[in-house]
Amino acid sequence: MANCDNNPWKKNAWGKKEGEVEEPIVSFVDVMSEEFIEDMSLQEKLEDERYIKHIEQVYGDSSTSEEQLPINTEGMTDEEVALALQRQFDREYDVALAVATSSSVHIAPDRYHPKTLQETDSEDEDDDALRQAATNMLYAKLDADDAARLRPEGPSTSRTKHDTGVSGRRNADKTFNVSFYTKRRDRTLNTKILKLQRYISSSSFQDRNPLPTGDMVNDKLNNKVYNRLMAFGKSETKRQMRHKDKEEKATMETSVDSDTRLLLLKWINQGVFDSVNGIIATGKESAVLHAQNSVTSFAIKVYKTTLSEFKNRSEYVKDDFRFKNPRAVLKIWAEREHMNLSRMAKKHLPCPQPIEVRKNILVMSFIGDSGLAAPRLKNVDWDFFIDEEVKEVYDQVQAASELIIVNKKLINFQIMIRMYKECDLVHADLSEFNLLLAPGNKVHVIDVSQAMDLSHPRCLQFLTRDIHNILSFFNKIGSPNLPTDVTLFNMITDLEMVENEDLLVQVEQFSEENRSVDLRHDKSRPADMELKKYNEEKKANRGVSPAREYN
Ligand SMILES: Nc1ncnc2c1ncn2[C@@H]1O[C@H](COP(=O)(O)OP(=O)(O)OP(=O)(O)O)[C@@H](O)[C@H]1O
Repeated sequence: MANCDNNPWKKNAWGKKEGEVEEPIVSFVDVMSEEFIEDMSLQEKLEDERYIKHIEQVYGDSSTSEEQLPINTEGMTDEEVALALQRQFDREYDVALAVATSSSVHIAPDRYHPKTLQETDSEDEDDDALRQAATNMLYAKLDADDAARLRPEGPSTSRTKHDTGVSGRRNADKTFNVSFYTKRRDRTLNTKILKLQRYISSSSFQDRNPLPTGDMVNDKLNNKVYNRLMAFGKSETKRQMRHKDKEEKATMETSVDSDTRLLLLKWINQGVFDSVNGIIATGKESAVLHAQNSVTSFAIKVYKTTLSEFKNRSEYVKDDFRFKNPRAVLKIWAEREHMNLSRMAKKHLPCPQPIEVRKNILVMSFIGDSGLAAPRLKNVDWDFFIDEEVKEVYDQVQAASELIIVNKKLINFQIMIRMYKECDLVHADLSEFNLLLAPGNKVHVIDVSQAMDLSHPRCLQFLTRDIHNILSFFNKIGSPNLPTDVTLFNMITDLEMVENEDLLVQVEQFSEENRSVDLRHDKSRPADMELKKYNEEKKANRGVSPAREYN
């Protein structure tokens, strides 16, 4: 320690300054008096000035900056040095306080605050490298070398993956700079995320999503925004896939889906037909294609696989336990039409011959000539027909006008009557749209998918509607001597409805009073019977190409 004999602040072993005179005892009244306080303040001030003078003598001018202050510790105890520094601090604090109170700006001189090593958000040269390294380490499981790159050179700066700056940039990287990210992730990460990235980088996503605007280097995305973006990306991917799936699966107006094409190819390979030539017609529920082999032609009915077209069909199937699941219904319509055609073909009714059915596709014989489909009664130009011809056409639909020989059996072509009496079926959608006029003016009935068994509780109501459709059409085209609806109804059903009374009212009443009456001869459950017949037919045809049977 330096010589400090002249130092007036030197203390003795009892903690008192040498030569210091003990303070006189002061009464409480004196302590509380104003003169005493003023006196004390004066003394403190004098003492301070004395101290400052002493310091200036020993250390020079106190206004010297901290860096330039000659720390001459000679002659001072540690405590004195500390005290000197304390006073220096107090003075500067007073100055700071004076400035702070005179202005609205608060000054916090940073030399009094410990410097933190935490990174601010300011961009520096190392930012890109740091961002890339952080991303690499977090998502590509960096090796030790990469980890070293995480820290820029300089003072020990530590960052974690939770650092907002790092994670923000990482998020932006993942969202915008996909190519880099994908490359890194290829090695390790799960396919789900990869799919998402591929989707994001795909043009389809970019078309719909305003975000992938290129490599937005140095931008940040906070976690909340990033997570929402990713969730959106995922749901968008799913939506896209669903949409694509639907488009792929749905049978469109003018085309067939891939499943149908595959099945058609299979049938060509099996020799059912040689080629599929194109679309004959597109209906509300189906597209009908033309196919042929060297001997004959076929009509291929491809049911649409979208539900919307089938919504109006619920009235036909709501009482049938087989059709509870609407999706299943789509497949069943083709099978149902095949069953009904089988029933009718067995009785030699004039209808397409059923040939093959699979999923939503039905193959049947083609009604027409030289690849030209027979026109629907609706589309025939009846002006070219004389009355007898029109009458003859009508009779085919309803009455016994013509007998022809099929397989050495006498067959008469009364579609409505024989459908009911011999096949136990009511067409339920009979009209000029579902009757084709084949060469030789032979009427054929088509579109029997909704035709119902006589056990259906509302079959008589549907029959009444069919009768009205047919009579009003032939009435319109001038067919002579048409029966009344009641007459035709009684002819078909052998029931005895009263003439000159509303047929539908009578039918409703009859149905109400005879709920338990089964109009069919076979009293077994209709669905069971259909299935039984269908299975018998399949069994009979097993091993034989159905096409051969009908050729
Ligand atoms: N076996 C066939 N031979 C020739 N043409 C046919 C045959 N089957 C159907 N067509 C033609 O295809 C069209 C549509 O057939 P169909 O009526 O069975 O389908 P749909 O979808 O039920 O039509 P819609 O309910 O709109 O009348 C018919 O109007 C007919 O022109």
